[in-house]
Amino acid sequence: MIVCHSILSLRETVQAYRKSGNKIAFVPTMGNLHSGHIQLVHEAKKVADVVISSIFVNPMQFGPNEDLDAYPRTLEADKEKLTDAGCQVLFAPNASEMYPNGTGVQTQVIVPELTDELCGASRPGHFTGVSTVVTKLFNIVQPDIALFGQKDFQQLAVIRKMAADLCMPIEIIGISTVRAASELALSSRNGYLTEQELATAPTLYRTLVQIKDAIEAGSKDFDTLCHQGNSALASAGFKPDYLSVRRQSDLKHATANDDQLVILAAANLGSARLIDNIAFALNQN
Ligand SMILES: Nc1ncnc2c1ncn2[C@@H]1O[C@H](COP(=O)(O)OP(=O)(O)OP(=O)(O)O)[C@@H](O)[C@H]1O
Ligand SMILES: CC(C)(CO)[C@@H](O)C(=O)[O-]
Ligand code: BAL
Repeated sequence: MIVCHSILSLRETVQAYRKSGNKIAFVPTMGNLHSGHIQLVHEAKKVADVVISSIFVNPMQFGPNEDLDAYPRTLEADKEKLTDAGCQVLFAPNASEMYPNGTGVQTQVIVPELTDELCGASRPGHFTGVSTVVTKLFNIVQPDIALFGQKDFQQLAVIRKMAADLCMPIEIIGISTVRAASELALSSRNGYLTEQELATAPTLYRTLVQIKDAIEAGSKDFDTLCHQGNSALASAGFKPDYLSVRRQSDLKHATANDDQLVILAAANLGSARLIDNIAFALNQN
């Protein structure tokens, strides 16, 4: 695997692949790779000739009291995993390569509407940091295809809207969430959990499944279901942030007439902020 730390060397590497007519797929990450990330690389290999991944812990998407400094950085182990998965190129810039003048004066990409609620409400500026860095990464790599996980459902929606609104010639593909045997969604931040918290963490997904089951059984009182879900999470030891039934298309609050639904949740457990979701179609017959 070719490892590039500078934008210039990445551009030269991509140009050589392009000259040979290769289709390029891109998998952006923040590193500390697990099987969820590797699944994105496997899926990328199915749809392109060359897979480029990036590892960059983007300071612009972290709030002042968030875990930027604590975020796990495991570059050597990550390189091995990417090589084993058949990734051909890794772009691993440092912050001054990506933001030579600092993040304060960086031109921003702001995606309206989708970013005000859910994670956007509790992490102000987060999605502007994400859409700005993803735009920069897209301009640097210039892939044909980019793959993102559905675990970060709102992020995927933001990136789809950004790519469409800004006419980016890149196909965005969403990949199903990879889970542990306990059904806990794999996430780098699971590494912050103690053994006891790890045993509690699957309750987040189980709560989503219970709400989905109730909706499929005919309940339309989404507010009460979410209220009960939050109480169950709090009893299990979580500090719930949000739990909400939304429309898949625009993440607006779902009504009784909607049938393409997604239930999204975020909750703190110990020092980890966990997110998860479950998307499903209601049979309205
Ligand atoms: N369990 C998973 N299954 C599928 N894709 C995933 C999973 N976890 C993360 N991804 C995807 O991998 C890409 C990189 O995500 P990131 O590096 O932030 O990993 P993460 O484990 O989600 O970290 P964090 O704990 O910070 O949320 C994103 O597109 C994300 O949606
Ligand atoms: C898309 C991303 C790599 C942008 O920093 C990050 O938000 C992530 O890992 O999901
Ligand atoms: N996987 C989303 C990146 C973040 O939480 O900052």
